[in-house]
Amino acid sequence: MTEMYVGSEVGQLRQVIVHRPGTELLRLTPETKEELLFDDLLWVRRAQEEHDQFSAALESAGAEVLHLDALLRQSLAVPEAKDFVLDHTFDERVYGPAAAPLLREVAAGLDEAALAELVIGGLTKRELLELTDEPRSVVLHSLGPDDLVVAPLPNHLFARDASCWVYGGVAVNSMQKPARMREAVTYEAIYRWHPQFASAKFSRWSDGLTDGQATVEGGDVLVIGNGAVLVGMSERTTPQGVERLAERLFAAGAADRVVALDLPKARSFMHLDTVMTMVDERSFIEYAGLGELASYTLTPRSSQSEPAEVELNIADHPPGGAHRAIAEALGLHGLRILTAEQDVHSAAREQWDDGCNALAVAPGAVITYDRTPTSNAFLRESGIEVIEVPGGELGRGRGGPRCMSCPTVREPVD
Ligand SMILES: NC(=O)NCCC[C@H](N)C(=O)O
Repeated sequence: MTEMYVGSEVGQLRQVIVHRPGTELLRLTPETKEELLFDDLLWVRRAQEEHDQFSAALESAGAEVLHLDALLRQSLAVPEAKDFVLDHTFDERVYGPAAAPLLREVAAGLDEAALAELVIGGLTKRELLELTDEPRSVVLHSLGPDDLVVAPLPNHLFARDASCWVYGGVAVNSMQKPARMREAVTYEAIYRWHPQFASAKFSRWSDGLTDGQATVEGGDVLVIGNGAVLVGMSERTTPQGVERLAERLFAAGAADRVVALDLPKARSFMHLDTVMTMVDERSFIEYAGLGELASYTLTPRSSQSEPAEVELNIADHPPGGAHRAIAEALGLHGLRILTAEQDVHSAAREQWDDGCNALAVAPGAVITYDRTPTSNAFLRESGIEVIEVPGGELGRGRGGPRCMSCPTVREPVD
């Protein structure tokens, strides 16, 4: 039995969840792409080929690659998991009281593969009518024949965000954008009922499903090691979410320091890992336009009234103090910050194309997209091994190799 444990951001990667793009990406149209958080439509076949190369690079680097759709399919064979997914997919508030139970019944009649495909890929009215007669429902009746009844989940491609493993446990995240909220249902079902996870011992850093309150997304959470976690307070992750995560980690003794960075709230900076990722034990690649950020260090203190509980100690650092706070959390004298020298326009373009979204597979070895040559060359000059994968299509969803991976087993570093 594999023990689920993510001990660092850069230690040898042993096991990782990814999602190869499928039907859900075929649902993107010029009208729906924005709501579904994509900047462009993808040429799906090419995106799949690129993703296959990404998976192959992970395997060559020594990681076992788990595919999210297979995990979901296998989980749905467990009756409780199937009920859970059906209950949380066919919500009366979304489909109305007339259609919700009928849709649930139709979906319940599907086999595991077809149900997993429906949950991730969505369903149009025309596809529904191949499965059943049109139910009497104002909601369904008012849809056009090719309108989507069940929304797809194209951002499962970015496996990093809806759940994240931090030391000996996992958080299934409260997602900020409506288009991504149901992704948490997939992960919850897998972690509770998939045989590989159900038989493993790990802690939970979240309450289960939430509705966009106290949001945290995995792209903002860096397990930097030495019992420390670095979190971005971004467009997606709230200070409330950070405090709740810190409290749980501290209460379990899984971490003893959380450094929170106050990021600009903008799509181009949507998560911390779009502007800053760790590439070896003391080095981070960082976007030149990040600026001087305010930051906080959270540490535990025993509660006066309830000695068994922890309270949060919060120290705030002035803008410019973040690197020192991170170094201190790591027990280092200083960090090596890697920022390629380039004009402001190229720097902004490379950041937009995920040049700072490196995924470490071992200390000093990272996977990046090929579309960010200046950042890649600079990393190499700095002694980092760079494994390039094609990102021409995948990058159109605004996420790079780190965003596309959810490590479940990673070695700690000293
Ligand atoms: N960690 C990440 O930065 N993930 C990228 C998420 C991209 C996705 N289209 C989103 O807007 O949520």
